[in-house]
Amino acid sequence: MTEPFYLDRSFQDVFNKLEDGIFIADDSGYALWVNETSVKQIGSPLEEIIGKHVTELESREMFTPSVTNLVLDKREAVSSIQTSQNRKLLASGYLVPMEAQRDYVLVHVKDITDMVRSSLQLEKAESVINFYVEELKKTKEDHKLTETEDSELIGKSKKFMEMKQLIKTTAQVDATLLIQGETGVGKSVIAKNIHETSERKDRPFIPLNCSAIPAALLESELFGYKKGAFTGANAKGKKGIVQEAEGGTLFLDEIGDLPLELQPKLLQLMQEKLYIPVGSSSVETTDIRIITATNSDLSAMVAEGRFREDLYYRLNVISVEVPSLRERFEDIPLFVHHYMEIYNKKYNRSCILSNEAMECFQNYEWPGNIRELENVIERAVITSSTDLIVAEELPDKLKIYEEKSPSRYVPDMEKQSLPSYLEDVEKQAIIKAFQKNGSSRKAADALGITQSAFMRRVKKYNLALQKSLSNSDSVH
Ligand SMILES: Nc1ncnc2c1ncn2[C@@H]1O[C@H](COP(=O)(O)OP(=O)(O)OP(=O)(O)O)[C@@H](O)[C@H]1O
Repeated sequence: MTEPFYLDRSFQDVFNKLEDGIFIADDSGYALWVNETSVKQIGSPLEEIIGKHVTELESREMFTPSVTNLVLDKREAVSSIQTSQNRKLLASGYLVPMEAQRDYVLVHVKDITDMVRSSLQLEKAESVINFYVEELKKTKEDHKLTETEDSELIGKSKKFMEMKQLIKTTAQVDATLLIQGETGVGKSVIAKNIHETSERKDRPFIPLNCSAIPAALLESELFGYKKGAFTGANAKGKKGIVQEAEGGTLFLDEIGDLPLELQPKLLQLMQEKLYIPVGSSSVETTDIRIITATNSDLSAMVAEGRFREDLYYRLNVISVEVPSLRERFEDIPLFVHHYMEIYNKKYNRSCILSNEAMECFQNYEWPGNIRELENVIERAVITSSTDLIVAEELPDKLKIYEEKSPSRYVPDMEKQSLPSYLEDVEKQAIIKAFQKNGSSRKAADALGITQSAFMRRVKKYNLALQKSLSNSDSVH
C-alpha cells in the first residue's frame, strides 16, 4: 500500500517544466509521482502509472530495466540506460532519505536517443574516414612504388657517377641545362633531382612535355592567354605554366618537338626573361630556371633547319648526357633489386632472379632503358609460377644470348650484403633441386642435407615450391 505523497505545488511546477523526466517511487517501489515529461517518456496515462509497482510497469514494457529496483537493491545511486518506446533513456536514480517519513527514490530520466544516434553516426563517419585514410595510405605507398624517391638516383657505375657529379654542381648554379639521352634513361627524374637540390627547391617544379600538346595550343599552355583571346577560350583568361613556375623551375621535355614558330618566343623568354600572353599587348617578366630534355639529336635537327641554331646554343649552356642502361650494365643488378623489392611488395610475392635470368638482363641491350627493365620485372613477378624467376620465363627478346659468352653478372656487395646474397643463392639451390627432383626427400639428398633441414629452409624463406613450371603440386 502506498502512503499519501505530498510534493509542494511549486516543486511540481518546476519539475513539470523540465525537459527531462522525474519519477518518484516509495521505498517499496510503488510509483508516487511523475512529471509530465515522464508520462510522455513512459507513453501511458498517469492513472496507469501512479500507485503501480515498478516491477509491474516494467513487465508491461513501459520501461526496462527499472532503475528504482536497482537503487532499492543496492541502497545507493545507480545510473542505467533504459529503453522505452524504442527510445534510449539515461536514468539516474537516487535514494532520498527522509527523517519523519519513509525514504523514497527519485529517478531523473534524460532522453539520449538523438545523442546515441549522432554518436553512432559519428562512429560510422569515423570508420568511413579511417577507411579512406587507409586507402589513401595504400595509394601513397603504391605511388611511391612506381615513382622513385625524388632524391634517390640509383646507380654506382663510373659513367653514372660522373654524370651525378656534374648535376650536383649544376644544381647550385642557376644555369640553363639541356639533358640528353635515350628514352627511359631517367631524364625527367634527373631534372626533378636538380630542381630539388637547387636553391629554387621551395618554389614550383613544372614539367611540360612539348610533344604531348598540339602545336596550336602549346603557346597558350606556356604563356597563358588574356580573356577573349580566341574562340573557345576560357572567358576569364588562363595562367600559363611559365607564370605557374614563377620563382621555380620549368622543365620542357621533348624540346625537339617545339614548333619552329614558337622557338623565337622561347628564346626571348630565356634571354630577356620576357613573354607576352596570347591575345595580350603587354609584356610580362618572369624569374624561372629552364631545364630542357630531348632524346632527339638536336644538332642534326639544327643542320636540317628543323631547330633554330641560336636557341640550341642558348639551351645548351650546360649539357648533361645521361648514359643508356647498356652503357652502365654494372647498374643493372641495382635496378633489378630495386624493382624486385617494389613489385614483390606490391604483389605480395618473394621472387628472386636466377643467375641465368640475371645474365639475360645483363646481356640484353635495353632500348627502352630503365622504363623497359621496370616493366619486364613487374611482368615477371606477376607471371612467375615459382619464387625463382628463371630465364625461360623471361620475354623472348631477353632470352637471345650467347650461352658461352662470359657472364657480366657480378653481385654488387654494396647494394646487397653478403648474407642476403648467400640467402639468394640458397633459395635458388632449394627451388632448383625441388624442381629437378620432384620431392623434398630427393631434393634434400641431391643437396646433401637432411629432409628436415631442407624443409626448415623452405619454411624460413616461405617458398612455394613446384615440381616444374607446369606442375602445380606445391610443398605447402
Ligand atoms: N637513376 C634512376 N634511379 C631510379 N630510377 C630511375 C632512374 N632513372 C630512371 N628511373 C626510373 O625510370 C623510369 C623512366 O625515367 P624517366 O621518365 O625520367 O625517363 P626519361 O628519360 O625522361 O624518358 P622519356 O625520354 O621517355 O621521357 C621512371 O620510372 C624512373 O623513376
